[in-house]
Amino acid sequence: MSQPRFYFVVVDVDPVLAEDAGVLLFELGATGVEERDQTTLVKGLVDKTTLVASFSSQQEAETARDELDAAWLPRIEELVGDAWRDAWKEHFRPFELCPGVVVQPPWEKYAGQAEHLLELEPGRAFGTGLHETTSLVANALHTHRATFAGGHVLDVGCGSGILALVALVLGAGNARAVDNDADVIDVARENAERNGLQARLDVDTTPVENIAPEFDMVVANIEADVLITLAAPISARVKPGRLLVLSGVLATQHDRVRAAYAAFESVESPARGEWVALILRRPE
Ligand SMILES: C[S@@+](CC[C@H](N)C(=O)[O-])C[C@H]1O[C@@H](n2cnc3c(N)ncnc32)[C@H](O)[C@@H]1O
Repeated sequence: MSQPRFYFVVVDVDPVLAEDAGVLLFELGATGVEERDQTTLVKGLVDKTTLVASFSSQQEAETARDELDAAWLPRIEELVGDAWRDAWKEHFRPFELCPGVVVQPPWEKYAGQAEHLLELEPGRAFGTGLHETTSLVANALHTHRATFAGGHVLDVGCGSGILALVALVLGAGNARAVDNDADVIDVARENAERNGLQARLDVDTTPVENIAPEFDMVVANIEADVLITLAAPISARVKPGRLLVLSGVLATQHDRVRAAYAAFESVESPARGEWVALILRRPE
C-alpha cells in the first residue's frame, strides 16, 4: 500500500506579523497552521516566527505559495508517511521537573523511584514541562511549597495543566487553572484524571478578572506582553503576603514586566538560558 503524502507551505515572518500571516494561510485553504519560535517544543529561528501550514493537495499548496509575499520565503515541504505526526514525542521522555517530581508521558514509564510521579499527555496544549519557562515555575513551586500548603493555587495560562498539577502534588489543597484557549481545557482535565487529582482541580476559560481573589499562590507562565496587560487582575488574585510567580519572560523583558508589578516586593528572579521568572510577594 502506498504511503500517504502531506503538503505544507512554510514561511518565516516577523513575529508581529505571525497572527495575520496565519489568518492569511487559512484564507488560502490551509487545514492547519503550526507556529514555531523560540518558545515552542520544535524551535524556530531566533528573530522570526516560522509558520508551517498544511494543505490537502500539492496543487492547493502551490497556489497558496504563489499568493504569498516573497519576503516570507514561502516554500513547499512534502512529507511521505505519517510518522512525522509523532516525531515530537521522541523529545518527551520521563524526567525530573523539580526535586521529587517526575513527569512521564503515557508512552514511556519512569524506571526509577519518584516521590511524586505525574503522567502527562499534552496533546496540542503547551506544557510537557521540558520548556525552561515551565521548569522555572515548577522549581519556584517546590522552593516555596510551604507558603501554599493546604491552600488554594491559581494557574493562569494552564496549557496542559502541568503547573496546577505540580502545585497539587506539592501540597496545595486545591487548584484553579484557566486558559483562554478553549481547546486545552479538556487536555488539562484529562491530565488531572490521569493522576487522580480531578477532585482538587477546577479548569475552565474564565477570564482572570472574573475569578474570586483568594489565592495563596498564583503562577502565570504566559508571554511578557500578556503578563503586562493582565497585571492588575493577576495582582489582585494574590492574597496579601502571598507569592506570585511570573514566567514566559525573556531576560531582556524582565524590567518591563517588573515595572507592571511594581506594587509587589521582589523575592527572587531565577534565570534559565535566556528566560527569567519573577517571584514576587504581595505586601501585607
Ligand atoms: C506558555 S503556555 C504555558 C502552559 C503551562 N502553564 C506551562 O507552564 O507549561 C501559555 C498558555 O497561556 C495561555 N494564554 C495566553 N493568553 C492568555 C490569557 N490572556 N488568559 C489565559 N490564558 C492565556 C495560552 O493559551 C497557553 O496555553
